[in-house]
Amino acid sequence: MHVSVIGTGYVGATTCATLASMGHRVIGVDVDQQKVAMLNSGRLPFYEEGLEALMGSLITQGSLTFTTDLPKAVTESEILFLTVGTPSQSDGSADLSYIEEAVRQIGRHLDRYKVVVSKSTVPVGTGDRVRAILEAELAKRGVVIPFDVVSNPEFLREGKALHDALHPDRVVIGCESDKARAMMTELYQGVRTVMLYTSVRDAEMIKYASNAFLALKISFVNELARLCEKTGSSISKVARGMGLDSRIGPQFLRAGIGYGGSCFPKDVRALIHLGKQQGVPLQLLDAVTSINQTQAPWFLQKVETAIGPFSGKRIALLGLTFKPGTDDIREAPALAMIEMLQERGAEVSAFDPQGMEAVRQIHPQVKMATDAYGAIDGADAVLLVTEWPEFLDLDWSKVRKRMRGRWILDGRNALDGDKLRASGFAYACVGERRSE
Ligand SMILES: NC(=O)C1=CN([C@@H]2O[C@H](COP(=O)(O)OP(=O)(O)OC[C@H]3O[C@@H](n4cnc5c(N)ncnc54)[C@H](O)[C@@H]3O)[C@@H](O)[C@H]2O)C=CC1
Ligand SMILES: O=C(O)[C@H]1O[C@H](OP(=O)(O)OP(=O)(O)OC[C@H]2O[C@@H](n3ccc(=O)[nH]c3=O)[C@H](O)[C@@H]2O)[C@H](O)[C@@H](O)[C@@H]1O
Repeated sequence: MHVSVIGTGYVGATTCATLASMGHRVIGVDVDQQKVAMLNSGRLPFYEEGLEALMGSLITQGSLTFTTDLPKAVTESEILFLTVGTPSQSDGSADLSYIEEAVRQIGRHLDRYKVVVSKSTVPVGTGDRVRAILEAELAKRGVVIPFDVVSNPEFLREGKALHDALHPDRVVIGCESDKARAMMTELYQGVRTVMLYTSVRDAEMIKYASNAFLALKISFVNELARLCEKTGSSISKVARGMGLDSRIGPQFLRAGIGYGGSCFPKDVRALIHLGKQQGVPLQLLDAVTSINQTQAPWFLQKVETAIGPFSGKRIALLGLTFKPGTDDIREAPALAMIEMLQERGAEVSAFDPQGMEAVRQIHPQVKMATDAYGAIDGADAVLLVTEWPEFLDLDWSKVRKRMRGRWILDGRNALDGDKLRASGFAYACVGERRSE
């Protein structure tokens, strides 16, 4: 089938590559000329394992191209995906201006029946708004052209984008016309998974509900971790015991310094805003947010209790991105931690395999090292902020020699505490009373 994907960020670029690899002819459209030039030369503007190689081969085969020419892309496609950003506004609501602008553009150039699909995460009711904008644009042109609006939310995780897009747990298609349903079914026929057909409003809500529930699981274990430290229990063992119950499941129960990224924080805020708008306050999600916002400060308090006042201390951060496998630092807990450490007089050094360039723009005072050992040099304490695999396997005797102090504080419960203690370190993680 002939498909255009409007917006070539994380989701758009991944959607382009996965649809083209299923045999469709795909045009990726973006307003950013530099991004389009880069993509056309086979290079990704962000880091995502495996994606650049796949994209390169699809471009060479001719099944994938990128352009800024939206009118041409509209004319040449049967299905138009919207994958533009929907960032938070100051009141927490989703900013739909990128969606609206892209839809207006589509309306100006629609020439025959097409399906307009939102893959961006958008509040319930946006499908109706998309329909209204298209109708208004067609009315301005004085033409009647049929179209359908579909909601097909994306559930991929950064760092595992390609795998998740090629092997999704489910494909949700919110649509209210047989023709659009048949086209979406044909589009996804290469994917072996559950196809869930719903109304547009159900699909829009499924996306927010899924992200909010995952965020809730994380805040639940993080709050419980704080209690475990008082009761002498270990949150990792408690989470393991809980997760063995198939009704609970083991995933997203890893305690740490809180969730970050471009989606959980913003989507929870947008759902809370929608609740307020509808007169249904979502109290549970208010608590999820407040636990998350206080988790990194709570962890730093623990660090200060261990090593004494931060003033004049050298703190090394291992990891800056909101999770391993990505260069994305949007709402990464590291950013708030750097701010708090610097405010309290600490000198911060850091190393991250992918995130240093972006953090340097925001926090130029952080001393960025060329490797983990460089960041650790002379440190009073080392904080594991992002559990990149290379940090789990450091030469700890080398680390011990290069540090000034002996504290390792594991913000991701990812290191082997017993091994570190045996190597002469003082070690503390999240949700365990025992330290040193
Ligand atoms: N990043 C992720 O892991 C996931 C994101 N989502 C959702 O997908 C949507 C997109 O997210 P990202 O890919 O992270 O965003 P992004 O910010 O990485 O990319 C958005 C792209 O859209 C382009 N754009 C903006 N207006 C445009 C227009 N009128 N025409 C053409 N291009 C335009 C921008 O230049 C940018 O390249 C959001 O709603 C997000 O919540 C959903 C699942 C996963
Ligand atoms: O809508 C989105 O954008 C995406 O948001 C998340 O994906 P992502 O943000 O890429 O990453 P996750 O792996 O979900 O991690 C999010 C944050 O939660 C944290 N986390 C995750 C799991 C856990 O047990 N504990 C925990 O603290 C991670 O460190 C990270 O900061 C969802 O997992 C995807 O399904 C969804 O499509």
